Amino acid sequence: MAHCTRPSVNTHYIGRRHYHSNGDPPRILITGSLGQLGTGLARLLREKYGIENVIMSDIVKPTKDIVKSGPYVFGDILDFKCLQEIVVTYRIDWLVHFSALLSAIGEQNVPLAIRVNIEGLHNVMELSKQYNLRVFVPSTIGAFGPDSPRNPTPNITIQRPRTIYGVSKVHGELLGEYYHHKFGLDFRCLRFPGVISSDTQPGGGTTDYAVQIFHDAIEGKDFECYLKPTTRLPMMYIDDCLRSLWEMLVAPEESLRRRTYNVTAMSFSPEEIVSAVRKHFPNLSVSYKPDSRQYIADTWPEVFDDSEARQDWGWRHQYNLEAMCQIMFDNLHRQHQLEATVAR
Ligand SMILES: NC(=O)C1=CN([C@@H]2O[C@H](COP(=O)(O)OP(=O)(O)OC[C@H]3O[C@@H](n4cnc5c(N)ncnc54)[C@H](O)[C@@H]3O)[C@@H](O)[C@H]2O)C=CC1
Ligand SMILES: CC(=O)[C@H](N)C(=O)O
Repeated sequence: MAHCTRPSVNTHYIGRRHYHSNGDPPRILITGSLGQLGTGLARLLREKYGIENVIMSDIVKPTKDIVKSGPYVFGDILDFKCLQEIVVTYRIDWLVHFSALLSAIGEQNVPLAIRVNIEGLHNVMELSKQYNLRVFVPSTIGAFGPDSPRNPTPNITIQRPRTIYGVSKVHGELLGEYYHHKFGLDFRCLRFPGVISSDTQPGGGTTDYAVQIFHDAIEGKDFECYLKPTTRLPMMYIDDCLRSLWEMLVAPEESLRRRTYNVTAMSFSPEEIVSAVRKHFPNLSVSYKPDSRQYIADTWPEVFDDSEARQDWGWRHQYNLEAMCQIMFDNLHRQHQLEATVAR
């Protein structure tokens, strides 16, 4: 695997300070865990803290493999009592709150996005305060808007997003910081760029095209892109995203000058990822048909400035565009071979 920078320095000082004083690891609940980020995070945290200490939850019926992999419970973010019961029954210490409607799908059902992204977050904040949980809530490049500087977009700047997704995420950042200052809640938040992964399909965002291109290339399909060829957005490979999340979760209090940090790995446009993919699949056929997602992308950052995360808690990405293409095709080839073997 090609690395474009040295690995994070953070692991040197993480230690076991975040374990209980009797040596027990933290017990962690993940909401919305059957989406694009949740299964990978559960895998990573279970490797670190043990299978039984990481509880996956969602409102979706799980596959057999998920059930076999460790604890999974029904958890509706809109039902406070249901969440309370999980936290008490499983003696939860940390909560990673993934449940959300993403940018494109949120615009299609604004009332539901308000319920899930805003009311759901209120439940999570109150619950975390009541049970003294450390809580991680992801934000996004979508928390910025057309009035923000787009290249680069610093950690602190104007935030006037034009999607309900972005509005709900700014609300989450501010509410979390308010609970931190007012009640001492251990709130931690990273603003992620578009995340690219091979094991789960993305959930209805503006950056999904950058995942779709890999599937179309490997399946020999034509790739139709809903953004213009030159639309540049910040992006990150999932391993970097999940590692940044874990590093933020365990960062010592004294290293955090802020509760909300930008993190990123690269920025590219559709025409640039097409060139990178064509190094593996030279015959990939591509057409461009911009739709409503173009309006969203036009208001988002082009290049994300994550220098504060790099400075304060040692954030370093490992995957650039080339390294990400390589690992995506390696993973997808492996999955296709496995599926072919099972089908035989
Ligand atoms: N995937 C990405 O590129 C990025 C994701 N993020 C954030 O990371 C988090 C996770 O993202 P993804 O996994 O990509 O999202 P996703 O859309 O793939 O998954 C969201 C999950 O939330 C669940 N959900 C919906 N309504 C629910 C309810 N009432 N109760 C409980 N769960 C419910 C869904 O069933 C789904 O499994 C989100 O908060 C998202 O905003 C931030 C930036 C980039
Ligand atoms: C960048 C995000 O938050 C997400 N992938 C989306 O496009 O909505």
